[in-house]
Amino acid sequence: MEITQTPLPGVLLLEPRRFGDARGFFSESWNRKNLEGHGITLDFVQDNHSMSAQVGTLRGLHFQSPPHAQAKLVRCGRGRLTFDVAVDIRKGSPTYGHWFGAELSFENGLQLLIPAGFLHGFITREPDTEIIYKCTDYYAPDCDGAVAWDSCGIDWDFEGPPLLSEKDAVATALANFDSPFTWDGEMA
Ligand SMILES: Cc1cn([C@H]2C[C@H](O)[C@@H](COP(=O)(O)OP(=O)(O)O[C@H]3O[C@H](C)C(=O)[C@H](O)[C@H]3O)O2)c(=O)[nH]c1=O
Repeated sequence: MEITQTPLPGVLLLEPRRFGDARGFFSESWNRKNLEGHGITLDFVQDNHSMSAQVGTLRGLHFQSPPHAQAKLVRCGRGRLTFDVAVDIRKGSPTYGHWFGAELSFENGLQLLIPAGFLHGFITREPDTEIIYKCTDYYAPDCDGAVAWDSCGIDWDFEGPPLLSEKDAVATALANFDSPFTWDGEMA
């Protein structure tokens, strides 16, 4: 497992090893020991899987507020996400409002680790793109929140309007958003 730091402390890019042979490949998509060796312990309790049929489907920018904040480990099962994006929304964080995006695809097998206190969103670049991600807390609709996809200065590099859910089309702009997260002075 290759682990790469990103400009956002706590947001990591992971590359599990793929064992290729004449049949295809095998890969351990998650092994708790890989991150524990780096001092990171994550107790995932829920796996999510979504499929977006249309190119340019944009889901985000979402979070769950405390006490049900979620860290997420995101990968692309089929197709291509560019980008999968994390935005720091921890009040007092030196990187508050900063974003990082990575291309996640079936081809590259990359995974993005997004700590609690960050927004998550993505846009798809191929039809029928599937995203699979692990979460450290259960779905809590009352804690579900969204920030407008076009209010964080993210360069989505996409021509034309994305396909949005009704919820995402009316989400609050970051400038008007009162984050429920506070930076604790530590790495995420
Ligand atoms: C997130 C979630 C949703 N649902 C139900 C609620 C709705 O009836 C339906 C679709 O939910 P939503 O439109 O919020 O799905 P997405 O727009 O893909 O939202 C997700 O996309 C972004 C990128 C995320 O990181 C979050 O996990 C999540 O917010 O699934 C559940 O039953 N359990 C869940 O954990």
